[in-house]
Amino acid sequence: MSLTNSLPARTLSVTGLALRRGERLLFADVGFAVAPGEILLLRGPNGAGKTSLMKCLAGFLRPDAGSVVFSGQDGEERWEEDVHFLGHLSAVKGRLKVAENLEAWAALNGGEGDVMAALRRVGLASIAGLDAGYLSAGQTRRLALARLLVSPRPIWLLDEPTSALDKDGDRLVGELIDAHLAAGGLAVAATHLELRIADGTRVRTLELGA
Ligand SMILES: Nc1ncnc2c1ncn2[C@@H]1O[C@H](COP(=O)(O)OP(=O)(O)OP(=O)(O)O)[C@@H](O)[C@H]1O
Repeated sequence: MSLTNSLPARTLSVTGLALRRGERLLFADVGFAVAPGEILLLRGPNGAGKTSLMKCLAGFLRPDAGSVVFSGQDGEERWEEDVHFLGHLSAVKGRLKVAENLEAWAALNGGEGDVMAALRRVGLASIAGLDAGYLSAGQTRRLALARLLVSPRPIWLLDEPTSALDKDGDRLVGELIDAHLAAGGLAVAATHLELRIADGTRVRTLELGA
């Protein structure tokens, strides 16, 4: 089941990207393009700069050189409203119930999706009324994934999306990405593991060095 509707077409173009952190030049002259329906897999050893590059794409870090352009918006549309960034930290509010977390997220992000349907999709419906602070690491990750469903956006930036997940969770991430790409979205995923996405998916790979 896909909860996403047809998404507006966006293209991500990155040229000449360079980032220094402290004394170290993490990467330079990074360039790629990702079209609707495509996923870019970002690979590289620990410390290579994958998270830093994802943060540049999300606009949280300013690169030392180069540009990140999301094209395809109409006029006044703000690109931030097109992007979901799923980072290492799941930003779950422990004192809110599981469903309340998602409702709050949807309200903040203009989501029109069905909170309970999203919780069912990620396997958390039976604990919708539990304080989110009691969730396990994998359940917390599933709650973070549910956000992708309650406010559909064409660009997904996923940093280690399968971290802490069990085998079913791995499969879930693959299925969510498949549905997102099939709806015309694009994705960039930093991952050490093979994502369980459908055969025939248009995949690009970028390897960052240590
Ligand atoms: N604010 C900072 N100041 C200095 N160095 C930093 C800063 N933030 C990150 N770094 C360094 O930048 C490098 C790249 O970190 P980053 O988190 O992007 O790597 P990564 O490829 O995502 O690694 P991992 O696979 O372990 O998640 C690391 O060596 C890290 O110590």
